[in-house]
Amino acid sequence: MLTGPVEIVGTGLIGTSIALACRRAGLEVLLTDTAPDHLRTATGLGAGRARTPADVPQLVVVAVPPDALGPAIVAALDAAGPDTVVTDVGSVKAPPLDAVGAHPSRSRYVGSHPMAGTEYSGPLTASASLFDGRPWAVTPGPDATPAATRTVEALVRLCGAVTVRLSPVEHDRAVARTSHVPHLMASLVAGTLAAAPPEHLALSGTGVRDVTRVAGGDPRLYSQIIAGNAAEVAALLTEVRARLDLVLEAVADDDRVGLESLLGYGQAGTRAIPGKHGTAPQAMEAVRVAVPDHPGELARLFADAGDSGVNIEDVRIDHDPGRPVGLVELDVVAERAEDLRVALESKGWTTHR
Ligand SMILES: NC(=O)c1ccc[n+]([C@@H]2O[C@H](COP(=O)([O-])OP(=O)(O)OC[C@H]3O[C@@H](n4cnc5c(N)ncnc54)[C@H](O)[C@@H]3O)[C@@H](O)[C@H]2O)c1
Ligand SMILES: O=C(O)C(=O)C[C@]1(C(=O)O)C=C[C@@H](O)C=C1
Repeated sequence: MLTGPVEIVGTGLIGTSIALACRRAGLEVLLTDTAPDHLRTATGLGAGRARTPADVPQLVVVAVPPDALGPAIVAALDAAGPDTVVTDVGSVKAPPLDAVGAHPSRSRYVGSHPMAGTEYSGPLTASASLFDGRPWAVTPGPDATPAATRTVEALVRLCGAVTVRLSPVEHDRAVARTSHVPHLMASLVAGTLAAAPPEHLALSGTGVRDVTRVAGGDPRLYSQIIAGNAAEVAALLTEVRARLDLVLEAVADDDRVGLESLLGYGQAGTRAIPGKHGTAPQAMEAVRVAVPDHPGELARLFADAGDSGVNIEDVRIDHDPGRPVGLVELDVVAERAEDLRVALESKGWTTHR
């Protein structure tokens, strides 16, 4: 059971979000950061108070950049009380376990990794609800005690996330596929836009935004993440390169059958991604609604959508160039999309079919 205090080392996006989720649950939170302005900001947001040497946390969560994780975890194990559990939230799990090595308190260290984040950094972008319904890997090493693992899993539940238990090695193989290579692909595509003529960029719709969003993340952070998982990332990139060569050949040869097969393989990949809360994948459909650019209109749309009883899984907002309206896309389970359209139209909204 998690009763606190919980110490957060690194009050950036992830650390402060965990701190806010712990405060929301009424736990005492102690904060540490090498950047005094981050510590001040996190404290000001109500994420907790600065740790003092007399404090003895029940759980320490290390949320510093990947290259700083090893020493910070070891320092937390050295400084903690005899029963304090230490976890970290780093995006790669084998290197921090290696850093703990043969530490005499290694049985109290259990690595973890929330599969939630944004392309922003720092405490000001934190949110207590960042982890709601998201997977959170828990990766005990061979010497971790079951009690330490249970404490970390209690943190995952408290943050509203869903535990996925994996070995550190299997985790790193998995995130090369679900996070690191997708990030690199997004960066390559986004890079073609960096020096593009403005008249090309004027044609940016939701498609290019969907494909490139994560590339907005801090290059210093992602270069550390990718370097920490180099072997797994390189193996998958080699597969992708082989497919890219096939795409080039199919395009050059006007090979429609080959192209269709490559695109179909990609479509199958999108369908393999599980739904929220780790449920089986469900076909989604976007309901497109024109929303006047006036204050209060979005709130009215969400209220009307709520009255329809159809659950909204995701939302995107785009602007209709040259018109004072926004285009809002509400992602819902495909079989309920028509119900939502009819309900919204009955309240005077214009939907795009
Ligand atoms: N950004 C994401 O989407 C995401 C998601 C899941 C996990 N992670 C992992 O979480 C960790 C933190 O990422 P973030 O996005 O919150 O970064 P961030 O830059 O927002 O925050 C990192 C914080 O750590 C502090 N810090 C740096 N070195 C420190 C040290 N030695 N001791 C104490 N504080 C120190 C920094 O001042 C900063 O406040 C990383 O290891 C990252 O791989 C990130
Ligand atoms: O949604 C985002 O913006 C993220 O970048 C989140 C994301 C991911 O790839 O899913 C990024 C890196 C982290 O290690 C975990 C989560």
